[in-house]
Amino acid sequence: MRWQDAWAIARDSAKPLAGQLLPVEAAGGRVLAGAVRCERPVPAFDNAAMDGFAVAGPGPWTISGRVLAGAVTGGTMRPGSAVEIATGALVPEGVEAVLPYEDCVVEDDTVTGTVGPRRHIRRAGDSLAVGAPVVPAGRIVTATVAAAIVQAGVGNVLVHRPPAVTLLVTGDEVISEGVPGPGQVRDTFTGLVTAVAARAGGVPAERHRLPDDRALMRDALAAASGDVIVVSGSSSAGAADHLHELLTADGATWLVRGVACRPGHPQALAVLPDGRWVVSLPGNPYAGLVAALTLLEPLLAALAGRPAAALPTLPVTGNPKLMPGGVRIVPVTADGSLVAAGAVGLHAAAAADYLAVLADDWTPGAPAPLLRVP
Ligand SMILES: Nc1nc2c(c(=O)[nH]1)N[C@H]1C(S)=C(S)[C@@H](COP(=O)(O)OP(=O)(O)OC[C@H]3O[C@@H](n4cnc5c(N)ncnc54)[C@H](O)[C@@H]3O)O[C@H]1N2
Ligand code: MOO
Repeated sequence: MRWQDAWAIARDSAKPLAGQLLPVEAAGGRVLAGAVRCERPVPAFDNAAMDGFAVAGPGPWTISGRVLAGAVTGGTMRPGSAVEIATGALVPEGVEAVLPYEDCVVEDDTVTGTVGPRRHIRRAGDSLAVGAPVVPAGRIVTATVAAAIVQAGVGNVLVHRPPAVTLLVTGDEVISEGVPGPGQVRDTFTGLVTAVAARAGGVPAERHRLPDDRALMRDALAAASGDVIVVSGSSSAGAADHLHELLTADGATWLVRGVACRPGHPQALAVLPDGRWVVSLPGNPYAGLVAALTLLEPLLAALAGRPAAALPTLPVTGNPKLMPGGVRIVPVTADGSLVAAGAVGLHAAAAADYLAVLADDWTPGAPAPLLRVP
C-alpha cells in the first residue's frame, strides 16, 4: 500500500468516541463534541474601561464617593454628580461617561472636563451576547479556549472521550532498565509511544512487556483494555513474530498491512471484531517511530475527535537516497535541510524537527509532507 493511503486510512477510518460532559477545568486537551454558546454576557455588567471619574449629566460634577472593582453601588446617580471609579468597576445607574484622570481637573470635591466621543464604558454584552457562539465543535480545549469558555459563563462542556491506549512491548531481548547483556536492547518505544499518544489526545491504559511467546501474546491481546492496542515488534515474518498471524486468527480486519516506505514497511493497522484497534509498530526503533507517526497519531487524533487535517509541507533540501516505488522518510530540520545523508536511526531523528516523506520522484528543493518529531 502507498504510504499516503496508509496515513489517510488511519486518519479517516475511525469515528470520534462518544461525548461526555466535563467541568471545563477538567477538559484541557479534550476536543469539543459540540459548539459552546455564551451563557452570560461578556462583559456581564456595564463597567468602567478607564480609571477616572464616572459622571452623570453635564459638568462640573461634585464628587460623591468612590467605586472600586467588585463593589456594588445602590441607587441612581443624580445629574451633576461624579464618583471616582476604577477600571472594571460596575458603573452606577445614571452615569453617561467615564472621564479618565488625564482628561479631568479636580479641585476640592469638584471635577471638570469634557466628555468626548468615547464614553469609556464597556456595556454588558458588548463583546458577546447570551447565545452567541464562543467556540465551535472540534476545537481542542486549550488554555485560551478554556479561558474563553469560563469568561462566557459556561461551566460544563461536552467533549469526546479520549482514546485509551494499551502498549504491548514485545521481544525476548528487550529490557526496560539496566545495562543490556549480550543480545539484549533497552526499550526505546515506551516513551515515544506515550508521547505520540498524549500529543494526539490519547490517554495511557496498560503497559506490558511480553516475551516472544505465541500463547502469552494471544492472552495479552485478549485481555488488553482500551480503545487502541499498540504492539511494538513482532511485525515481521520471523519465527518469533506471532502478532499478525494471531490477529488474522482472531478475525481482525486489516486496514493497513505493509506500507511502501523505508523505513517502517512492516507496519500495520487492524480492527478486532470487538472494535478494538491494533497498531503494529516494527521493532527497529526508527521504523517504529515512523509507524507511530504514520498510523498511531492520525488514528488517535480521529478517535479523540480532532478534525482531519492535511500534513504541513516544506521544501526539503539535500541528497537522500530515494525508494523506487515508495517513499523514503528522512529526518530534516525546521528549515527543511536533511539532517545527514543516509542517516537512519533515532540519533538522526533526535537532531531533526520533522520527518519528511519523500516520494520517489522528489527532487531536491521540492516540498514534501512533514511528520513532527515527538
Ligand atoms: N525476512 C524478513 N525479515 C525482515 C523484514 C522482512 O520484510 N522480511 N523486515 C525487516 C524490517 S524492515 C523490520 S523494521 C523488522 C521488523 O521486525 P519486528 O517488528 O518483527 O521486530 P523484531 O524482529 O522483534 O525486532 C526488530 C529489531 O528491533 C529491535 N527492537 C524490538 N523492540 C524494541 C524496543 N522496544 N526497543 C528497542 N529496540 C527494539 C529488536 O531488538 C531488533 O533489533 O524486521 C526486519 N526483518
Ligand atoms: O521498517 Mo524496517 O527497519 O524498514 O526499517
